[in-house]
Amino acid sequence: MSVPEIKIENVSMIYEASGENVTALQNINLEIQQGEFISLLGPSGCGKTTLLRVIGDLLQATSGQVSIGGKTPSQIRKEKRYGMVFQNPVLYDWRKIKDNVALPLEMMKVDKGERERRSQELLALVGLEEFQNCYPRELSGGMQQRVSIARALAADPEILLMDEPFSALDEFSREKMNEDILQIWSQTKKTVVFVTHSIPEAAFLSDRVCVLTPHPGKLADIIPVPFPRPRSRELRNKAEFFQLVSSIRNSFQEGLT
Ligand SMILES: Nc1ncnc2c1ncn2[C@@H]1O[C@H](COP(=O)(O)OP(=O)(O)OP(=O)(O)O)[C@@H](O)[C@H]1O
Repeated sequence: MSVPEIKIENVSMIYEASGENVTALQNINLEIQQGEFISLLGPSGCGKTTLLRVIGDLLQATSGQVSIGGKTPSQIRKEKRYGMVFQNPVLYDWRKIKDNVALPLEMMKVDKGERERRSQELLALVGLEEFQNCYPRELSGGMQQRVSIARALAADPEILLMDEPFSALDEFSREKMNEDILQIWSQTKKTVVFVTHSIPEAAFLSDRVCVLTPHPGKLADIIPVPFPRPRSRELRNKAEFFQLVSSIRNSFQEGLT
């Protein structure tokens, strides 16, 4: 059996807001394998972002622990082994696309030639090579999100943490991005933790879907996705896809009762 890359043990997170305690996560246990594509799925407020942030060392859990190949999230972050993509692309308007992508390399003091080479390679990977000299405002929302994916990959991290990266996109762009992210993933072989509240998106992308239910945020179920890879858009029209979507939906209802 392979060794899990990310090990989440008894993680709980309690926020204090206006004098009240909010249990955002309660005793979460989860192991994520190297190279796995895993989704954290659930309705608003079930703790998906909190869990992603705990994994990525942006938040300290109230109790429990996360280890990544035996190291703490803080060590992994210092070693720049996380790439992060958020709901909004957060690009610098005054920097060209290629310079936005190269930013993490600039911070790592990688020399200019190497930065340009890597930035071009990544822009080709996300299908934006010809836009490298454009500014963010000249790109659509979907294209901007591609830039932020390229930037997240710049330092060649092992783990990609994605927080509802496509939820601001229209349905057509979102489906296209779903297909493209699978292709990028198969080429780069990253471990992906992907937050979403879309059941079809989680079913289409993932190896396993982690169903979270709110108040308190609990891991209600972990559902393996049996569809072979590579997956293409035709999968979405298949009876077995509808069946899986419906069984994931039912697991929510069971988790909520
Ligand atoms: N900084 C904070 N202070 C207090 N409570 C918080 C804080 N951040 C999150 N919470 C609460 O913790 C719970 C989980 O929030 P979280 O953002 O992790 O959920 P989510 O599933 O990602 O939601 P969404 O899909 O809306 O982004 C919610 O009840 C939220 O109100």
